[in-house]
Amino acid sequence: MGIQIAPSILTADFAHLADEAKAVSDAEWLHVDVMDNHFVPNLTLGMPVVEALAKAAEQPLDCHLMIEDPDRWAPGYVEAGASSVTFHVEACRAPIRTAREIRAKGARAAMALRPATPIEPYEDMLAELDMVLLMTVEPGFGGQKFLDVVLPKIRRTRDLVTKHGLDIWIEIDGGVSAETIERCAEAGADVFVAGSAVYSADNPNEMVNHLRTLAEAATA
Ligand SMILES: O=C(CO)[C@H](O)[C@H](O)COP(=O)(O)O
Repeated sequence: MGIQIAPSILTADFAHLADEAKAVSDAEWLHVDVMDNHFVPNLTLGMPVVEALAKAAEQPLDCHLMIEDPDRWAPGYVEAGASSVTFHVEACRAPIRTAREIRAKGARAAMALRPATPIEPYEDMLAELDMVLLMTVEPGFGGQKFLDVVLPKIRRTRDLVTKHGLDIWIEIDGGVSAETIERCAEAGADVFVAGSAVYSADNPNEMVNHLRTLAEAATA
């Protein structure tokens, strides 16, 4: 499936989101962090912004819902134009039903795990998903330090995906940079969300390509 780089607009300029999407035109996906100030202590954006960005951006939108009650809201984000919708398993009452609803509406369904949430209890439902997102910081804010402690879980998730012969992405989110991406790729991740590393670079597109090159070399 190949390495995918997904710049997070969390650290972009919210007053110029269309331009910020263009600034990372070489990226495969655009990562959109939806926060409700309940599941995480931060508030960002919701469906109307996703709908506008889906029209303005060329990249598919990878929507990460850091919200309570994703069961209720996730399908609406597909209707708003998201190509993938990620719900947090810690907040989701019916993850299998929610994943099926996302897929039925035509988007990729993904399940996110906070750093301390184990993957093993969800082994039997991996086949219901297109992607697993493993947080490598506590969700809520950009610019945090990468948590090395999650690396063994990335390896175990890759082992489970291989064991079941599944074709699903493993996405890493939080503290991804030129210093950390190779470790994640070696452990088995193939989708990389990077916010501050990309948007604080002098040339965001160059950083996108640099990150991809590092990840590809680490898995060659
Ligand atoms: O989900 C997130 C925070 O909850 C962000 O996507 C993530 O932290 C990206 O930002 P950075 O690359 O700066 O860590």
